[in-house]
Amino acid sequence: MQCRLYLITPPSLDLDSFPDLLDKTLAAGDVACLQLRLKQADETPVADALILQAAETLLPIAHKHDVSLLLNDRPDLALTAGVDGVHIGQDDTPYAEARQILGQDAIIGVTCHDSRHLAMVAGEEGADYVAFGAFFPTSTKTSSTQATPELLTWWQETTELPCVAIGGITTENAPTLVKAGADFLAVSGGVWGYAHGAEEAVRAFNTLFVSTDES
Ligand SMILES: Cc1ncc(COP(=O)(O)OP(=O)(O)O)c(N)n1
Ligand SMILES: Cc1ncsc1CCOP(=O)(O)O
Ligand SMILES: [Mg+2]
Repeated sequence: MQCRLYLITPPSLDLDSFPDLLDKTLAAGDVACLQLRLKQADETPVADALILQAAETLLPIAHKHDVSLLLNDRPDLALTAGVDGVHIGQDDTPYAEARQILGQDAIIGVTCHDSRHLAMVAGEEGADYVAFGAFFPTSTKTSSTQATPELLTWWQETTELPCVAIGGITTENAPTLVKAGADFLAVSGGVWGYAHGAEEAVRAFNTLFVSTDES
């Protein structure tokens, strides 16, 4: 399976201008899913009402481009907003509770840091994907773990369950993770902060997915 782009929103966004930017960005190339991840500067969550307003605004844009919309952290709000699923970390709602809230059809992904054990547990519980990271330095999130590409290769040799790589991923360092076996690359700053704009970033990631797959 060719690696695909998993887009994460900027931690804060302007709902006047961001919808148009998102529409153009998703139109620029293949994006598997979008995660709505709103955080205060200190990484604490923002108010529920703001999350729901953002989800309501972004959902039709994501679906216009056949992109699944996942909500970060909150399966309860994901249910209310009617999005396609949730991403939960080790300090968020436990997987079993998230699945009970959202049902079997929802997409539920789990943060596994650099841990084979956490990934095996999440897979056995029924997660739809596991996420490893951070792979590279990032200013988007204070990450206490450092994952290595060998973890992706091990996962590919171990199971069919998809794995997502995250953390400081750019078009420059992405090929290493693609070659190692990442099914998805989760990217925030590498797209929204790309020097030539977010649309060009989506094009550049998709070009490298094809070229790396053929190499
Ligand atoms: C795809 C993906 N992987 C990991 C994370 C990090 O989740 P978490 O550890 O819960 O940290 P916060 O994102 O909540 O700060 C993620 N959001 N998405
Ligand atoms: C949410 C998260 N979890 C581990 S690193 C990270 C930040 C991803 O953002 P960026 O792609 O800008 O490093
Ligand atoms: Mg979280």
